[in-house]
Amino acid sequence: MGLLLRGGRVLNLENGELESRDVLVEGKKVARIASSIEADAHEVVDLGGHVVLPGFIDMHVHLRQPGFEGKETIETGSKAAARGGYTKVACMPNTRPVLDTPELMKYVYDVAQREGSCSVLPYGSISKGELGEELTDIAALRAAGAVGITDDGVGVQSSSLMREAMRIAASLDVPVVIHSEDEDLAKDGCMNEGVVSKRLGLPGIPGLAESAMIARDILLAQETGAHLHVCHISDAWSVELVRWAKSMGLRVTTEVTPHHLLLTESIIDETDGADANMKVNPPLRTELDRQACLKGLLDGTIDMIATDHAPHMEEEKKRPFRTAPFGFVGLEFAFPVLYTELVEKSSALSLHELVKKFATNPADVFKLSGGRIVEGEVADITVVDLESERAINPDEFFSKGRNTPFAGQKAKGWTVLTVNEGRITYKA
Ligand SMILES: NC(=O)N[C@@H](CC(=O)O)C(=O)O
Ligand SMILES: [Zn+2]
Repeated sequence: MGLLLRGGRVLNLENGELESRDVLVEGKKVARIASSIEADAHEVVDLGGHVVLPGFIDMHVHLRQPGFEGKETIETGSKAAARGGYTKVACMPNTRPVLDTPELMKYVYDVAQREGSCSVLPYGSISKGELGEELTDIAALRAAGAVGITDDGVGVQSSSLMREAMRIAASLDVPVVIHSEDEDLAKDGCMNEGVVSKRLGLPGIPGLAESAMIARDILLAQETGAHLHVCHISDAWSVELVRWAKSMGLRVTTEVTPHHLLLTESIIDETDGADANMKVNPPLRTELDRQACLKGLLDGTIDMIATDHAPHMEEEKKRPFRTAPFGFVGLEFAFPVLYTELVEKSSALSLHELVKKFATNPADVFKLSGGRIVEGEVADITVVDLESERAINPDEFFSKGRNTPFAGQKAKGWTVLTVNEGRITYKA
C-alpha cells in the first residue's frame, strides 16, 4: 500500500542541501524518508533527480465562487493551484454573496471536498457583506473553520469597527488579515500616484493610502493583542512600519506578491497605460518600493509570498485602464518566476529561503499543517524541475483567468508533481 516517490532530491530546509531520498506516503501521511526504500507501494513515481519540496501554501487567492464563476471556480482555481505546486490555498471572501456566515464557510469546504485539487481554507469577512458597517459573528465563523477574518478587496474604513473586530479576534486567536487602503486617499485611483500617473493623466493611488492604514492597524493590534496580518504589502513605508512593529514584539506578519517583488509602474509607462493586464491593487509602484519589498523579504520583515491570484475575464481586462477591474492571476507560475529571478539570476536569496516563504512560514504563521516534509506528518509535497526553461503561457493555464503581465516571460522551476494529503493532485 502507499505511494512511493523514488529518486528525488529532498531539500533540507535548515542548510539548503539537496539530499537523495525516497519518500513513502501512506494514507495522508509521510510514512518514511530514507536513502532507499523497498516497499510494495501500489504506486511508484520515479522523480529522476527532481527536487522535492513541502507543498506550497498561498494565503491570498480569489477563487470567485460563489457568484463570479465566469472568472474562476473552486474547481478551476484549485486545479491551477495544484499545477503551481500549491497544496493549500486560503480564499478571500469578496464573492457574491460575501463569505460572511458559518453556512458559507461550510459551502466552501463542501465544494472543495467534492471538486477541489488542494486544501481550500476560506476566510470569513470582518464586516457583513464587506460593507464596513456591521461586524460578522467572528466566533461562529471561526467555529466553522474560517482561517482568519478579512474584508479583502476593500479596506475597513471605520477605526472603531476595526478596533472591535481586533478585540474579538484577539480573544479567539483569529488572525486579522488586512487589505490596507484608505479610500479617501485612494479615491478613484487606478495606478500608483507619481510621475507616471501624472504623465499618463491617470488618477493615482498614493502609497500613503496603504501605509497610513497599516500604521493605524498596527496601533490597534498593539492595543488589543490581535495577530495582524498585512496583505499584499507594496510600499516602502509600509515595509518600514511592519519592521518597526516586529521590532516592538507585536504580532504583526505580512506577505508580498511576485508582481510587487519583480515589477514596477514602469511597465505601464512603457505601454502608455494601454493594457489593463498591468492594473492591480495595490498598484505596481516605484523601483524604490520594489527594492524595499525585496529587502523586507530578505531580512524577515516580510514572512511569506502570496500570489493574490485575482482572475478576471478577458473582456473585462480589455476595458480602458481607468475602468477595467484590478487584479492578476499568479498561482501557476509564482514559484518559477521567483525562483528564476531571485534565486537563479540574481542570487538575492537561496532556494531554501525562498521555499520557507512559499511553505514553511505560511504554515507557521497561520498554524497550519504542512510546510515541511516530516515522517508522521501530512504528505503535502511538491516536486519541481529546476532545469527546464519554459515561457509563462496563459493558454496553458488551468485557471479561467489569463490576466498577467508575466505572459511570455521565461522561467525554470516548474512543478512536475503535487501531492496533497497523500493524493496526487497534479502530474506534468
Ligand atoms: N488585488 C486585486 O487587484 N484585486 C483583488 C482584490 C484584492 O486583493 O484587493 C480582486 O478581488 O480582484
Ligand atoms: Zn486586497
